[in-house]
Amino acid sequence: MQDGNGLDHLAGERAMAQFDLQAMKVYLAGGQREYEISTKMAQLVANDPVFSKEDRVRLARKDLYKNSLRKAGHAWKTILEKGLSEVEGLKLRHFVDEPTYTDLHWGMFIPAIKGQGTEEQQHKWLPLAYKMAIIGCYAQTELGHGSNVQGLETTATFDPTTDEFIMHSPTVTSTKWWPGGLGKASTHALVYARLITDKKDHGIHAFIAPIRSLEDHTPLPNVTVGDIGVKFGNGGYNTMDNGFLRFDHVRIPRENMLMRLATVTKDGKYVRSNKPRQLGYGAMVFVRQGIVIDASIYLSRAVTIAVRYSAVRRQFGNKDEPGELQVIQYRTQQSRLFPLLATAYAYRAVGFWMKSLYADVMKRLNDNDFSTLPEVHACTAGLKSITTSVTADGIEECRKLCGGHGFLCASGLPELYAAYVPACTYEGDNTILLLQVARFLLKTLSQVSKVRPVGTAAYLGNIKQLSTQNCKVSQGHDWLNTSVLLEAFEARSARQAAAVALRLAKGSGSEAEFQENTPELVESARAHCQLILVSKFIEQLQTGTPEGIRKQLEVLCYTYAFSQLIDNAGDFLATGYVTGNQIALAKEELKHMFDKIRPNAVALVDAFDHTDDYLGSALGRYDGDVYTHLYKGAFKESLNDTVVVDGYEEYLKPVLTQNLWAPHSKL
Ligand SMILES: CCCCCCCC/C=C\CCCCCCCCCCCCC/C=C/C(=O)SCCNC(=O)CCNC(=O)[C@H](O)C(C)(C)COP(=O)(O)OP(=O)(O)OC[C@H]1O[C@@H](n2cnc3c(N)ncnc32)[C@H](O)[C@@H]1OP(=O)(O)O
Ligand SMILES: Cc1cc2nc3c(=O)[nH]c(=O)nc-3n(C[C@H](O)[C@H](O)[C@H](O)COP(=O)(O)OP(=O)(O)OC[C@H]3O[C@@H](n4cnc5c(N)ncnc54)[C@H](O)[C@@H]3O)c2cc1C
Repeated sequence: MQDGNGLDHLAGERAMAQFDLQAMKVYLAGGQREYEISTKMAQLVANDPVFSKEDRVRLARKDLYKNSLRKAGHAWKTILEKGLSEVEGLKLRHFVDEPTYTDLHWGMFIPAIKGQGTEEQQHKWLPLAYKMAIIGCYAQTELGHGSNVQGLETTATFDPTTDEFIMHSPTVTSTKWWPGGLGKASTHALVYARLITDKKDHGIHAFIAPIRSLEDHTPLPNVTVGDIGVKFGNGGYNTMDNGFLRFDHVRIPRENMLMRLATVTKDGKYVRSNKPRQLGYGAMVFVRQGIVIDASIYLSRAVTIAVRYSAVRRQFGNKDEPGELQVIQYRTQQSRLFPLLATAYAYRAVGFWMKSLYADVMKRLNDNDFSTLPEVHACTAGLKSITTSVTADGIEECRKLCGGHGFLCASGLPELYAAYVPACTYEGDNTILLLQVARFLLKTLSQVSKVRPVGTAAYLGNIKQLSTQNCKVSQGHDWLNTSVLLEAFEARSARQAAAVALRLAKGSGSEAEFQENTPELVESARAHCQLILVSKFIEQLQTGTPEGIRKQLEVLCYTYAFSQLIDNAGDFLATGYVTGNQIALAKEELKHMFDKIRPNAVALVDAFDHTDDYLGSALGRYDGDVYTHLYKGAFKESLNDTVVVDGYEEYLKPVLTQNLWAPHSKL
């Protein structure tokens, strides 16, 4: 079958690129070694039929889940047989590309034991977990409480007569609800419960509770456990067994309480360590930092599909050019698509920085230096919130950018969205997390005269200057200066934070007043996070990006910053730092950036190096042969298994032949 569009268009697109594609691929992978591992693992997964993603959206839940178990088991076997390193294993998981119980085992159960277990406890549990002789999940959220961790109701009551904790779910709302891997796969749960000794409630602590037999996988006595049900979308997050769990006075040994932060002695004495209790939230900080780079990956997948398709798709034309125009030529398409492309690059840069931030705080914590913990918490919480919200919306925007075909599962976009959108809720609801950032900003501002803010909050030390000086841009190209841009984001954020802080300071300090101001607090937290994103993208650019890609990265960086400035023009204007005319000048500069991106757009998404197997999209294929594959794909639809549809005899034929409604019809 002939395809009149695809192949030629993408070849022509690629020929226009003005940068070193290979260098960009290596940059985006995080280095040469990472690039090589990534390429090797992508091929390994694509060439192994067990990992096929074909038909995922058509499978019934039971089959989907069983297939996911098969893939996870096969992945683990492959890792062991090939002796893959941890980095290779992680990449393999990445390309298998479906949420499954191993994510929670490796991503939360193990990190929580590392962070909260004593050395002795780590020696006991980690070897079992590393060889997957036990499978663990992270059972924090309950039916009644998720965000409010202090409100959890599950109890762990110490019984000194037997040296055990009695795990109990006293109410319906205390049922553990949501933990991934809990529903069907886990043998153990890391349970967050209220510790009670001698009738005294010491608040939330972590316990390792065996929940299924290691012999036959049946639930242990007095444990009720299962899957919570089908979730949003076909495929998507339904490969995961999010579960429920109830305990009816289940006894576990005293040693199963993770005791690095607090201890219960044999005689029932509760002893707190001098470490901050927030270390109990460490597993969440770990996952939140990783979510930023994941956001870049998910967004880059959607953008790859939308950019390639926009270069293939033609609609209308104009009298100046022969034939129809590629839809990527339309300014409106560019103004919706290119900022998302730039955002995917921005999140990659910031994700790299987050890794180093996390490594730094872990080193400090090991040396009992807790000084940067509040800032790291604010960064991870805030950036998790912003990047997941923007990415989820961005995937949906890319679907719309692909017109009608974007709505087909064959585009890969509906499933991508369904798999991604819960990221706005898990690991902390995005609004709750922004409120955490706002509290951090308020605290920083309240101490600014005594304690000089550091790290991402350092600019608040210049609050006086940022509150009084206004933007000096008078011509479009004045904006092409990273210091000018940075100052604009700093001034806007500082002014928004100061305004709400001042309003609160003038009040009585009541919780009601705080609540009244939460919309402004959330806006100021968002402004602070947008500043971090812009500043870290700029910082990455300035620290040794290879010559062959620097110019393109600069263009993407300006595109990102200008689009943020324009999307939030209301806030910038309201602070009084910029004028309407300055915003208009930035708009013009943004259009110039679009012109610079346009010839490079396809190569810029090629640089993400997503294989066709990983993208799983007829629209985003590397060869651009969209229409042939959409057409061929229709023949895989189960409704087309027979030429005459099942149900014809019972339901269609009577309608067609008996003329059931005719006697009553007035037509
Ligand atoms: C395919 C097969 C492959 C097989 C291959 C196998 C091998 C391969 C190898 C590996 C593969 C796997 C790799 C894994 C990848 C990893 C991916 C992981 C996937 C994740 C999937 C996600 C699943 C989802 C999980 C969850 O959702 S878990 C539950 C999350 N819950 C929340 O986030 C709850 C949100 N609520 C809170 O965080 C808190 O309750 C609160 C809102 C912060 C309020 O807490 P509270 O105690 O009431 O505090 P406050 O009084 O407000 O604040 C006190 C104080 O503490 C500070 N604070 C708060 N939080 C923190 C923190 N986290 N850190 C530090 N500090 C914190 C806060 O600022 C206050 O400070 P001040 O007192 O100074 O003001
Ligand atoms: C796919 C998925 C996987 C998950 N995996 C796990 C897991 O493995 N382990 C685990 O323990 N949990 C898991 N969770 C649970 C998840 O962490 C919680 O759902 C999340 O923390 C949000 O809590 P919530 O459901 O209680 O939302 P709620 O807090 O009830 O939020 C409902 C609404 O109320 C608003 N709201 C709540 N409190 C406030 C406030 N103080 N101020 C302003 N607005 C407020 C929120 O912004 C939101 O709009 C998972 C959830 C999902 C969807």
